[in-house]
Amino acid sequence: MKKIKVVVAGGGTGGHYYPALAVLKELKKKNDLEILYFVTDGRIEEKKLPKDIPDANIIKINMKGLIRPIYNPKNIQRLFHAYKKYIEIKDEIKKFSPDFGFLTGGYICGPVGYSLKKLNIPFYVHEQNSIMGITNKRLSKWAKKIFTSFYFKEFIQTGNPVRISDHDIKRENLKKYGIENISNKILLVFGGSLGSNKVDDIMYEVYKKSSINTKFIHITENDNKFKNFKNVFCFKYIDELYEIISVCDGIVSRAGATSIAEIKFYDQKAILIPWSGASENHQYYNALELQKNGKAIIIDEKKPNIEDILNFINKINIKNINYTWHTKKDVSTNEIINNIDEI
Ligand SMILES: CC(=O)N[C@H]1[C@@H](OP(=O)(O)OP(=O)(O)OC[C@H]2O[C@@H](n3ccc(=O)[nH]c3=O)[C@H](O)[C@@H]2O)O[C@H](CO)[C@@H](O)[C@@H]1O
Repeated sequence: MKKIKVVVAGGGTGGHYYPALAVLKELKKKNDLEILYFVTDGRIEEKKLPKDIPDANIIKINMKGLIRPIYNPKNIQRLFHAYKKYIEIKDEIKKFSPDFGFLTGGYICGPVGYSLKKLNIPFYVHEQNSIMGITNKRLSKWAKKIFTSFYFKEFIQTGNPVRISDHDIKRENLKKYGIENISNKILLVFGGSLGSNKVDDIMYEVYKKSSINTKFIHITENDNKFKNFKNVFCFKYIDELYEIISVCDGIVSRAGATSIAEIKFYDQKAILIPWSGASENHQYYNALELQKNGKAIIIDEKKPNIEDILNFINKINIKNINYTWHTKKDVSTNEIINNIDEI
């Protein structure tokens, strides 16, 4: 096995962290991989990485992103702090001496990417969204290659890496989440990796009118709100969400790029509720392609049409109780790996 040393950053939210995880897990299969991962203190990658890749070297960085709009005076302090972190990060990377860097977005990638550039270490960036984020825009000037999920004229469109199960998944698996009758229609509802009060509010109205025979697995911190609905099964967070995405009948979600990639990969139908606060409205543009293919409808979170949601749910077909998702390789993950020159 080839010895490879990689510096990684990507996180703050699941949408940035999970693509990095998918690539690292695949890389580990065929290489003797040594990882140095810079995680943001208190964010998803700090919590999940020790379990997801127990032998990764982890360095916790305490920093915050810039406040939007960008001209907020507090940002001067934040930039100064980011500069101090950059010095610390650069020292650590120099000691580690990696072959390359792999960055998947989130503000922590700023100082990590800048350090890699200063040390003349090649690095690669993956952009998940249809509109490039501010940190990645900056890094794109220095990166060896930029990989994207959506089409950009100047970059390599690899698609968005998704986490896959190493085994087939049976619909029966849904019983694990409290659903006894898997011949019912079963939908998964979630609001990205951070949850969404707005999605919760909209779905509350849907649940009031939906059939008791339609079951919902709903990821939320507001589980109390739904306690009177016997057909709604609440969970705070489910690590292996793809175990549900792959075998349920449909999805209701925000339009984060990684969620959309999973919806596509697992060939699902979806009701997408883009977060209107996303920079340059990127969630709406992420959602457009799926809508064009007839696989999704887009719901405006500011004027949600509950009837449209109910109609879409009504039209969704129920999978056979013996349905099995046959696991397959993720093309996007492999495209990225094939495009990294140092491997
Ligand atoms: C608020 C915010 O900053 N949103 C951004 C963030 O979203 P966010 O982190 O919500 O990202 P996505 O919707 O793209 O992905 C969510 C990920 O979390 C996973 N998941 C979710 C819930 C759960 O219980 N278990 C679980 O594993 C999903 O399977 C998916 O892999 O990154 C995305 C990708 O750059 C962007 O498009 C979003 O605009």
